[in-house]
Formats: sequence, structure tokens, C-alpha cells
Amino acid sequence: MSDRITSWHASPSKPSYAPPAGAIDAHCHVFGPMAQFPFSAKAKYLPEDAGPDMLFALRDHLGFSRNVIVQASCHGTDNAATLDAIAKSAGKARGVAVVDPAISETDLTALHEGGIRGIRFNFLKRLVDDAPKDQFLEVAKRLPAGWHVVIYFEADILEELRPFMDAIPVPLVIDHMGRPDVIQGAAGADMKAFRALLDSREDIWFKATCPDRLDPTGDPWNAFAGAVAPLVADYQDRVLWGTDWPHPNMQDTIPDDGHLVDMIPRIAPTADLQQKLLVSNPMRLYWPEEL
Ligand SMILES: O=C(O)/C=C(\CC(=O)C(=O)O)C(=O)O
Repeated sequence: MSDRITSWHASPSKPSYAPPAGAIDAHCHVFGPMAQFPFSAKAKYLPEDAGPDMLFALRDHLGFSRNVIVQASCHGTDNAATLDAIAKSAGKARGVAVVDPAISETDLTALHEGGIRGIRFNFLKRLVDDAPKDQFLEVAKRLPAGWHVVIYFEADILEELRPFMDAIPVPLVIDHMGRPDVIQGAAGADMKAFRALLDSREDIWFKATCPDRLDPTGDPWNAFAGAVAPLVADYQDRVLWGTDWPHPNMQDTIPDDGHLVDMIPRIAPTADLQQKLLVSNPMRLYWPEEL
């Protein structure tokens, strides 16, 4: 791999929608800077630098207060770039790590002290070489108190993953709702299957994220709004929102982050819903000690 990719908008618009005070962007990443934090030898994409200064400038531009930084696959299991960004945030960021399942208790404790509150299991074949369920389960059973597991998968393997997810003894957070086909609509087969998963346990959360990834009709992503708004309304105490900046692998259809923020009132139309989606729900998972 040689060419480095830019997958984010150079000058995103100012959103029309103003998030409530204390709003949290609960799904974003940092890339590098590479000179300080080299990418993994197994990385499936090689991005340009998108470090903490850029992330925090975007946070302020969009009207947000805090970030949850999710370790991206291009950094493998070395969480140094994510930890560096959290350390530079002055308490305004926490994170989700990707770990070698054989990680020691001491290293898990160090991640906790660095602001990590969960680990991510990625099942997308285009992003990772393997996803060993038995080893994932083993490490999920010995996480620090209060942590959760974030899972990233596509809709076609939801059923196959059910026994694995059922066995995880801590709360689950599903990235991008398990990537449903939003063209099917709110009552489509993918959304029905996802609702069945949510109904199976009260501690399964999800991110109502990524219209740009999920809606082939493009900005303003009307199919996404139609399919996702009922889900947010029906599961309003366990839904999170995030920009997904710097939008890994979206270089061919880079979203305008201001437009992504303007999706929020379309999927969460009332002030009460917006407060849960952007403030109280993510606070419960990532800053519970402040509640
Ligand atoms: O950022 C996301 O959530 C989605 C990604 C990238 C990713 O997850 C990763 O690199 O770890 C994707 O679909 O390419």
C-alpha cells in the first residue's frame, strides 16, 4: 500500500441544527499522525493524518462538547493514537479500544486509566483478517468494571452472530445498527431482525449513525431518515449518535459533516429525544461518574 487517502471534507458546512449543551459525538476516530503513531502493518487502508487537533476543531465547529474516539482498524491493536487524543482532550474525550484478546489485566487497567471504556470487535472482512469469536468471548469476560463491547458487523451475519452476542456478559453497542439496508424502510427485513436483537436484551445499545454509508440515495439521505427515525423513537434510552469522522473508506462520497448533524432532528425530532441521543445516553456509558 502506498497512496494515502483523504476521506473527510476539507471545509464542512455549519449545521442549521444546534445540538444541546454537552452534546457528545459518540463515534469518531483519529488517524495518526503517522510520524508519531505508525499505522498497522495489517491496515487495509492508509489514510492521511487526521489527528486530535483536527477532531477537536470539528467538534467545536459542529457545536459539540465531547468525543468518544473509537480505535480504527488502520491502527490495529496499538491504541497509542487513540490514547494520545484522549489525553489531549482535557477530559472531553473517552475511547473504545481494539485489543489483542490475550491482553493482560495490567494493560486493561492502563487503558482504563487512559480513558478507555470499551473494546471493539470488528467483523467486516474488508477491514480485518480474522475475528476469533472464542478469544473475543474470553476477553469480554474479564473487562474492567463498567466497560462494554462495541460490535461492528453487516446485516447478513446478524443471525450467525446471535449465539456469540448472547454470550457476552457486558452491555453491547452495535455500530451503525449492524448496517441495515435502509432502502427496505423501517419495516423491512433488516430492521425487523435488528429490532429482534434489541428486544432480546435490554443492555444492547446502538449507534444511529452513518447515513452516508448506509443510504445509496445520497445526501440528504431521505431513506436513512425514514428507516431510522422509528427505531430511535422506540429504543430512545439506548441509542447514540456520532459523526464517524474522518469517515474511513468514504473517499469516493465524502459527507459534509454539517449535513450529517442536520440529520439529527430528522431522526430525533423532539428536544427530549435529542437530549437522550446526544447527552444523557452517551454520558451513562462513558462518563457515568458525572451523573
Ligand atoms: O469507522 C467506521 O465505523 C467504519 C469503517 C471503518 C472502521 O470501522 C475501521 O477502520 O475500524 C468502515 O466501514 O470502513
